[in-house]
Amino acid sequence: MKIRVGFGFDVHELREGHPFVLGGVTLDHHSGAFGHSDADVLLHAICDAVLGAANLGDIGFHFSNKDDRWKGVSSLTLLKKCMTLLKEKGWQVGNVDAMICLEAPKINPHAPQMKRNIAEVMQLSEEDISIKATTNEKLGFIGREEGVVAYAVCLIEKIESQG
Ligand SMILES: Nc1ccn([C@@H]2O[C@H](COP(=O)(O)O)[C@@H](O)[C@H]2O)c(=O)n1
Ligand SMILES: C[C@@]1(CO)OP(=O)(O)OP(=O)(O)OC[C@H]1O
Repeated sequence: MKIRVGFGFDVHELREGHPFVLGGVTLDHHSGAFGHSDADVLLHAICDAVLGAANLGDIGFHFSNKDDRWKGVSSLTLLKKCMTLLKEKGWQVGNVDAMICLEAPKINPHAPQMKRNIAEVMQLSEEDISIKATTNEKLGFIGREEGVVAYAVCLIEKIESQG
């Protein structure tokens, strides 16, 4: 079976009093990620990993931050569209592994719901979605809680044609 890998990265600014959407979960926190969409940094990294694996460009190429259609959009919708593009090119996802770099709040209690959200949109088993987190040991812009970063890798498999 033909396989490929893709890599994604994203960063968003954290603003006081702003909603914080991560992995399709709204976190109860004093600050949140700011962007043109819902600024879900985890889903953006996964979108770029999916697109990159199939050499389909990047998230900004498909969903420009100058386009009002994507203003405030749920990134679950963007991920679903990335999955459609992937399938149209004859690929399916094997698994996703992601890392969130964030000083606070703790991600681990929310990881199961994030996995459920992502698995549903990607039509995968939750077992195929890994979400991990680390602080930045109070160093740099992440350490000062000015921003949040996510990285993701995605393995894709060529869909074998039948008959
Ligand atoms: N926002 C975060 C950051 C970390 N975690 C979990 O805590 C563990 C220890 O983090 P360190 O940065 O101190 O090494 C980490 O391995 C995660 O399990 C978290 O849930 N949310
Ligand atoms: C998602 C898009 C489009 O709404 O905007 P942002 O929410 O600002 O996020 P970014 O990670 O900068 O990716 C670019 C755009 O695709």
